[in-house]
Amino acid sequence: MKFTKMHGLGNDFVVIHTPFTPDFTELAALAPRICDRHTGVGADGIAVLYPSSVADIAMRIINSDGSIAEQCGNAMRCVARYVYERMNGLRKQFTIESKIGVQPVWIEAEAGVVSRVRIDMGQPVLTPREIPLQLPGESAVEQTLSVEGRSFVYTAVSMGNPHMVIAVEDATAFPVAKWGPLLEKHPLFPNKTNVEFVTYHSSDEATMRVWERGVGITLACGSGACATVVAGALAGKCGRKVLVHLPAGDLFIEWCEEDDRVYMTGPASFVYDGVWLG
Ligand SMILES: N[C@@H](CCC[C@H](N)C(=O)O)C(=O)O
Repeated sequence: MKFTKMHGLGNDFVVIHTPFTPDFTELAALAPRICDRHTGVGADGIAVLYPSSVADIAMRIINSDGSIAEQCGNAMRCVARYVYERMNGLRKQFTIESKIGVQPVWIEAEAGVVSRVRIDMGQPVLTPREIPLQLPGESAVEQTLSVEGRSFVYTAVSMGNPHMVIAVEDATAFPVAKWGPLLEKHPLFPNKTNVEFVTYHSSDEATMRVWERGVGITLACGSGACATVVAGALAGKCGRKVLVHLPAGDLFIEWCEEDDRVYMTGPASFVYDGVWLG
C-alpha cells in the first residue's frame, strides 16, 4: 500500500489516498500498527483521502490508537497541500469534506511553492450536551473540576471534536504527561476529550501544549489551537485574532465576528512517499 508521510508543525500523519470509500474498520485496526514509532511508519494518525460527492475530496482522520476523530486541523492542512500539489492542477481554493461537513481551504503559494494553508474550521460548539460534556446550561466557560487532589479551571469547546482548555501560568513547563491522560478520560466527557494547556500572553499571543485524545502528547493540534482562541476570547483572556505558539512553530487563528467561524492558517510539509509492507 502506497502512502505519504506528512506533518503540520510536527503533528504527523500517514496520508493514504484511495480511489474508493475505504473500509474504516480495517483502517482503524491498521492505525496502531502503522503509527507505531518503533515497528511501523510512526505517526500521530492516519489521514485517509477518498472521493466525495459534495466537495472536491473527502478526508477522515484516525488516531494512532485506532479511534476515528471528527476533526483534525493539522491533517486538513496536510491533505490540502497534497491535493493542491498532486491532484487538482494547482487550484488554490477548493473544499474538503470531513466528518463535520464541507470545509473550504485556501492555499498560499507563489509559483507553485506553498508557504501556508488556510482552513475554515467551522463554527465552535459551546453547548455542553453537544460537545459532549455532562453539565447543564448553554456553555461551560471557566468551570472548575478536581482530579486527584488538584483543581483545574477549564473551558469546554467543540470544534467538531471535544476540547478542554485550561489556562496555566507556564504552558512550556506544565506536566502535560501527568495530567493529560487523567483529564482526557474524565467521566464528565463521555466521548473523552483533547486537553489544551495554555498561557495567554496578550490579546494576540498565546502558547499552547496539548494532550490529544487517542494519541497522547503531540507537537501541535490545529483544532486545539482554534479551541484555545475561542475559550480565551470567551473568558476575556485574549482577542479573536491570535498567534498560537506550539512546540514546533506557530498557527494563526482568527475567530471571525461576522460569520462566527474559526479560520486557521499555518504550514504543512511533505516528508516522504513510501510503501507499507506490513
Ligand atoms: N491533531 C488534530 C486533532 C486530531 C484528533 C484528536 N486527537 C481527536 O481525537 O479529537 C488537530 O490538528 O486538530
